[in-house]
Amino acid sequence: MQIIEAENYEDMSRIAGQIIAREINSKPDTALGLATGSTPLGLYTELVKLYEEKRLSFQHTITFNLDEYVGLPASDSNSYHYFMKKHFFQYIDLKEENRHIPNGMAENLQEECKKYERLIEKSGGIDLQILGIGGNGHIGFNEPGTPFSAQTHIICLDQSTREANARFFPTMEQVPAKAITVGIETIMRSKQIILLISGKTKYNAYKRLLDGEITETFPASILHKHDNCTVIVDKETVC
Ligand SMILES: O=P(O)(O)OC[C@H]1O[C@](O)(CO)[C@@H](O)[C@@H]1O
Repeated sequence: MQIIEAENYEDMSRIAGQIIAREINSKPDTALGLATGSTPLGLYTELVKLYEEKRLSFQHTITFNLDEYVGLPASDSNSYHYFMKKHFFQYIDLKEENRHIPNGMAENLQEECKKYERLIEKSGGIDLQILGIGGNGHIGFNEPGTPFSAQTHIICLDQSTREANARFFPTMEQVPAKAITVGIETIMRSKQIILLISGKTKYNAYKRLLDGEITETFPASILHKHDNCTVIVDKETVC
């Protein structure tokens, strides 16, 4: 696991943007794994900037988002479908048919998980996966206790995750209890992984990651076993 200490949030986002641009410029049909949450927002701004400066095109790129809440339609402003369009997709030339996000409204959620997993496989797997980290060590929405062998599945969100994400919802009760998430095994099959860590609230998670113990009670710890994983952490987290 390689660790890059960025000066600040902007620097973290810029470094990640450069790695992604390099990857897409050398392999235009890159399968990119995308994350939501506050952490990657700066990265999306950076990628849009590179696109507008004509230094990057997503014309042949295919994307797979990590997760989506169960029960929220794409039109809901708290869905990850809505998030991706608002913060990234509307500004770039990524074809609509190449954008993939699990459907949290699917009638048969188990079938939706299998279908999503098959889609990733059919594309040849994720080339470059972007990850954020939850305060409890979750990656995607793989909460502590999720088997490392899990593929795309339905997860009951931890109370701490629901509380952390409550800032986006009018009331705590409206924070969904379940989500579809790409599994840890699927994430680990990605050829390259970039984990972004930003802010004081992630200090404990970062410290535990550095401890190095690999345990299902701290999902991000599995990343120590990946042979091409870069952690980009900002100074605010470290200090
Ligand atoms: O970046 P945030 O908002 O702290 O969220 C942490 C993680 O939790 C999630 O929102 C759950 O998927 C991730 O997208 C994110 O990486």
